[in-house]
Parts: sequence; C-alpha cells; structure tokens
Amino acid sequence: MTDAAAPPAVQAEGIVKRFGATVALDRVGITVAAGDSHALVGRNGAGKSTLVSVLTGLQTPDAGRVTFQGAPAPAPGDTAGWQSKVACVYQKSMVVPQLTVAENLFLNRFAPGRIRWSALRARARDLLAEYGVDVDPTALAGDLTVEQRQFVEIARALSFGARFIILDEPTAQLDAAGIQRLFTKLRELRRQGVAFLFISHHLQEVYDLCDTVTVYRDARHVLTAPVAELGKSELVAAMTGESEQAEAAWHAGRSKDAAAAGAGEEAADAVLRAEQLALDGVFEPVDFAVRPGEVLGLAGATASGNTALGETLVGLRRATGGRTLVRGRTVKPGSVPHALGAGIGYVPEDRHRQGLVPGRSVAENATLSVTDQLGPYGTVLPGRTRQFAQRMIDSLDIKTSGPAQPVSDLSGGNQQKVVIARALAREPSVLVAIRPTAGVDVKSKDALLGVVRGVADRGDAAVIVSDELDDLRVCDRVIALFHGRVIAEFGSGWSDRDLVSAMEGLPAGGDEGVEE
Ligand SMILES: Nc1ncnc2c1ncn2[C@@H]1O[C@H](COP(=O)(O)OP(=O)(O)OP(=O)(O)O)[C@@H](O)[C@H]1O
Repeated sequence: MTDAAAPPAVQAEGIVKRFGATVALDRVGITVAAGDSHALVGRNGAGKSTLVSVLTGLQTPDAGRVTFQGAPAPAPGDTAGWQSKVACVYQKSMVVPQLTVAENLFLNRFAPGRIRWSALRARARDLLAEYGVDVDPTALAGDLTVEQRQFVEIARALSFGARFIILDEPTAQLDAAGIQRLFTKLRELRRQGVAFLFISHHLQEVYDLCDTVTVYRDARHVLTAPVAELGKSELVAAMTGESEQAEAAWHAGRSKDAAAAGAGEEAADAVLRAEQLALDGVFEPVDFAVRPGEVLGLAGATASGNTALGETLVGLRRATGGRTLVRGRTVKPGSVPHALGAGIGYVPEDRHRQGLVPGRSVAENATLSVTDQLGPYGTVLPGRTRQFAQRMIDSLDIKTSGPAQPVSDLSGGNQQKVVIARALAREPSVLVAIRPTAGVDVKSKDALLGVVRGVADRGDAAVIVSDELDDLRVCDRVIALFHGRVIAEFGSGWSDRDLVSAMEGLPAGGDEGVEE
C-alpha cells in the first residue's frame, strides 16, 4: 500500500550515535515510504531503540539527518513539532494512569484554566470514533487493558497530525486475539496512508504484517528488502551474520545423559510440589510435581492464571489455599525471601520493575542474590564478583563493555539476560521463569532456553510460565490453564495446534488430552 509518488514518511541518513565509547549507531539509514509497514529487526543491542529515540527527537544524533515527508525534522526540544510528525507506542505505557482517557488525549494541548471539561469529553469521544477506537473517554487510563491503551495512544498520535507511528514490540503483552485486532487496525490505517515502523523479535509477525524489512547488526545497516522476497533463514542470517541458520535448537525432553542419570528417579522426591495450591478468584486448586531433571511448562493466555500461579510459587502472591513444597519442605507462603531461601530462583516478567537496580553495574546486578557467597562475613570481594559476572556474560552472550558497565546502559534484551544471570547465581533447586525470552533476540533465545534446560539437566528442576511456543518446546511436560483452571496436560509430543487450542480454551482433541 506504499505510495511511491509521495515523499517518504521518514528518511534517516548517515545517523551516528555514540554513548561514551559505545557506538550505538554507525552511519545507518532507513527510509519508510508513505503507507509502508516497515519492520526493523536485529539482535539485542543492534541499535533499534537508539534509532527510535533519534526518530522521535528524544536523542540528538552525533551526525546524520532526519526528514519527515521531505521536510527537515523539528529542532531538538520542539516537543509539539515532533508530536505532529511521529509517535512511538512503547511496551511501557506513556499515558498517565490517574487521568481519564479524555485528559490523556488532550494532555498539554490547552493552557491551564481554559479547559471546559464537557467540551473536552465530547471532543475525545469524536476523536476516538474517528479512528474507530471503542473506549470510554471518561474511563481512567490506568483501568484500560494494554490493547485499549495502545489504541488510545495511536489515536492520540494521529490526532496530532502524525502520519508515521513507531510500534516497539507492541504485541509483547497481547494475546492471540488482541494481536489480530491490533493488526487489523494497523492494516486499516495503512490503507489511509499512515506508515509504520514495527519492531519485534517475533519474526512471524514481521511476515504477517509488514511489506518491507530493514536489518541492523552491531550498529550498522545490513539490508532492506521486501518481506515477500526474503526467506526466514536469510533474515536470521542477516541478523546474526552467520550463513548457517540456527533454527530453534531446543527440543522438548531432557538431554540423553540427563535422562539416563534420572532413569531411577521416578520415585525420588519431587523438587517442587504444589498441593491444592489456589488463589481465590484467580486460579482454582492445582496439584503438580516437578521431578529432578524436569522442566515443567505452565502455559496460558493473558488472564489464564498461569502468571499468577508462577508468582505464587515464588512468593510474590500469597496463596489462599494449599501449599508449595521444595524437596519435601513447605515454603512459607507470600514471601519472596523465604521462597529464595528455600531454593526457588525467580526470573520475573517485568524486568523494569522487579528485575534490576538501574544505577548499579552488570556485575552487581548479576550477583545481588549471592553477595553472601562471594566474600566472608558479608563482605563482597570485587574480584570474585567480576569473575562470576564475566562467566555469565560469556555463557548468556550478554552484549556489554564489561562487568562494570551500569546495567541501565544495556539494551532491553541484554538487561533481561542479566536478570536470568542473577536468578542462576544461587544455583536454585528450582528455577521459575516467567516469559523468560520476552524481548530477547532469536539467537539469544536458544542460548537462554538452553541455560534453563541446563538447570534441569544438572539434576535440579525448572518451571517456565509462558504463552510462547518456543519457550514451551523446552519443557518435558506442559500444563495448560484457561480461566484459572487446568484445561489440559501434554507430554513432550504436543503439536502447536493442540497447545494453542488449549490456551484458547478449546478442549484438546484426539489422544493429546490429559495424559497422566
Ligand atoms: N544510555 C546509554 N548509555 C550507554 N550505552 C547505551 C545507552 N543506550 C544504549 N546503549 C548501547 O547502545 C547499543 C544499542 O542499544 P539499543 O538499545 O539501541 O539496542 P536494541 O537493538 O534496541 O536492543 P534490544 O533488542 O535488546 O532492545 C547497546 O550496545 C547498548 O548497550
């Protein structure tokens, strides 16, 4: 639906951006035609977010130029100017939760004291209707679902006159139906000439939605091509710089050695056991055991209760019934420190809030949970901290200048790897990871899931809470939840279709139903 006659929605040329010694963008360019749905892909740390901050006026490049529809980009700091050209819908909300939808839509557009609230609500209603967004303008923004909030942010951008919208991993928190509704809306807007830059680590979404794809690698532009002309393996090869494509290397089932070692263990005590564990109104009583050497998947769409179940296991939520045991010992409910002490390692979903201490170094963040083990009497020996961090940097392929770099300087995907490093640092008996590969690039995903698998292979256990099929493929067993109830259980031979059906609440057909 691109319009070749119109000037490009955005054109960036020769962009350079340095952060100290790090070159985040090295003379890169991108051209998004009017009405184009353009994907930007690359491994963690490739420079995607930095480009977004340059294209939205948040960062001034050290060199290069940006034009919108042929006209030079607004001056740095000219917020209204930038808003009329471009908006970015981030994973993290940009709306103010305490204000209503109407107030958010017109935030900063009126001088104080001149606002007529009834007129503002009416205008908000008209604006939402114009863009086909079915949201009550008087609702508090904080009460909206992620999907509604994104639609409001898109409508807001369009109402400022922007014809170019950047979507940074917009599907990360949506379920399958939500993703389809978002894509339908984007296709509709594209037909009206709105252009998109779509950033995602889900390559299938790039194929489903986009016309054109640009690949960045190590701060450089690698290629731009029509999506239809680029095979998936070529795309991954461009991202990784390797000609051999590493297709998802992880398959369900433990490694042969571990399987042999665990052969006599069926009767052994479970590492983790949930007995009638329940959270009123969120999930019904559930029983399961995770044996040594096993990775259990807790699958489910948004609001299925799977995330809440994971959070209950790690002590973030207090169960209203039942109990959790680690190696036969009851864990005090509702306490993260007790769960940690009992041997439950935890990789949270929201690394921004629960994961990291931003001002501290990679080494400090990776070892936060083990400082007592790294030096006598509570003192931390920096040498050992560094060594441990360096091992983690190597094994998880964390892109950083070194253990001393502040973690806030890392790209999002690399921050997630530090969170995982921290969870592994204590050598937990059972690692509970909630959507562990969210925001992680396609190649690092394999490495990371391999590390989770490794926890089980050394005789401990792991639980992966996710709706991502690639995450669940690592599991020996998958329990699927729907509306707070276990709807099906699968051994390692499940098909994508059956698991997806179960997560959507459709009973499993054939012989793939409850197995045990
Ligand atoms: N404020 C900063 N200070 C120092 N270095 C930074 C800063 N922001 C980004 N970088 C570095 O710039 C490089 C590019 O990071 P960027 O966030 O653009 O990557 P990305 O492609 O968005 O990665 P991801 O897929 O993980 O989100 C990385 O090496 C990162 O560590």
